[in-house]
Amino acid sequence: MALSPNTSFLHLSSPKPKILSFPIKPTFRAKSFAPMASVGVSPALSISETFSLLKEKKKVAFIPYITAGDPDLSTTAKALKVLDACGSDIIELGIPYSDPLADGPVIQAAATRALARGTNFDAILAMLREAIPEISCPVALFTYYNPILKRGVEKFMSTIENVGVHGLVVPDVPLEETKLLRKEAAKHNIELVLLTTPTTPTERMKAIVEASEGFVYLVSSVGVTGARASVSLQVQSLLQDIKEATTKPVAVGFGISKPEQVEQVAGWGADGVIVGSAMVKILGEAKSAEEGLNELEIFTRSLKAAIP
Ligand SMILES: O=P(O)(O)OC[C@@H](O)[C@@H](O)c1c[nH]c2ccccc12
Repeated sequence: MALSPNTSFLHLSSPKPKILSFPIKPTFRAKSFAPMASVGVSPALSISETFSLLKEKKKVAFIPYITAGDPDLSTTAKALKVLDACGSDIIELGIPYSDPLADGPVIQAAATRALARGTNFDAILAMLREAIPEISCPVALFTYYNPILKRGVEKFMSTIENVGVHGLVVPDVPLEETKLLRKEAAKHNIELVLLTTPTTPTERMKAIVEASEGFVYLVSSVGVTGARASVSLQVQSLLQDIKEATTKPVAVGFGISKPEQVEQVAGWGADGVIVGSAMVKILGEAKSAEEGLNELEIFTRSLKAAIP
C-alpha cells in the first residue's frame, strides 16, 4: 500500500571508530566481542540530546534501520554493534510484523523471514536487554500500531524503557490517536517520532512537527520503503517548509541507498539521513551471517563517510 495522508498512514506524517572485522573464515567467534562486552559503554544519550550534540558539531546524523530477527536475533545483536561501531548516531530497529503496509518488498521479505524463524517481541526485548548496554548510540524501535495496542500502550512503553530503548516510530498511527501514545511515551522517557510526507497538507504537517519528539521523520517520496535510483528533488523544498515550521531536527528517509544520495540529502539541510532497505537487503540476502555482517560494516562505513 502506498504511503499517503489519506490512508491509515495519517500523521505522516562517540568513541565511534572501533574497528570490527568479521573474518568469513570459520574462525569467526562471538568471543570477538568479549573485549567490548567486558567494557560496555556509557548509557546512550536520548535522541534529542544526540541531535543537539551533532548540531553543536555541525554534523548530520546517520540513522540506519534493520529488521530484528533477520536473519536471526543473534546476528541482529551483532549488527547493532557493527552499526554503532561504524558511527551510526541513532539506530532504528524494526519489529517484524505480518502486515507491514508501508514497507516495500525488501523489508516485507525480512519481516516474513524473521517471523518464520519465530521472532517475537519478548525475544527481541531479551536481545535488546543484552545488546543496548554495549552500544553507545540510542535505539529507536520501529513498530506498527497494532502490536502496541495488543500489549497495551502503558505496558508497551514501560517495557521498552526498561530495556533501554530511547525512541519509537509508529508509521501507521493516525495523528488524532497519538495523544495517548505521546502521554505514555513521555512518562517512560521514550521520544515518539512522527512522520510527514510530500503529500501531507501544510497545516497537518505543522501539527505533526509540533507533536513529534526526538526528530521529525520526513518521508522523501510517496509509496513504500525501498531503494530508489534517485532521491526526489522535492525533498529540498520540503525540508525548507518544515524548518520554517519548527526548530526540531528533521531526518529524511525512503529510497536512500548510496553515498552520493546520503551526501545530497545532507547537503539539502537534513539533520539526519535514514537508510533501511539497503541495510536490510545486505543482512537478509547474504550467504551467511558473518558475510552479512562484514558487508554491512563495509556498506555502513561507505555511507557514513559521505556524511559531512
Ligand atoms: O527502506 P528505505 O527506503 O531506506 O526507508 C527507510 C525505512 O526503511 C525505515 O525508516 C522504515 C522501515 N519501515 C518503515 C515504514 C514506514 C516508514 C519508514 C520505515
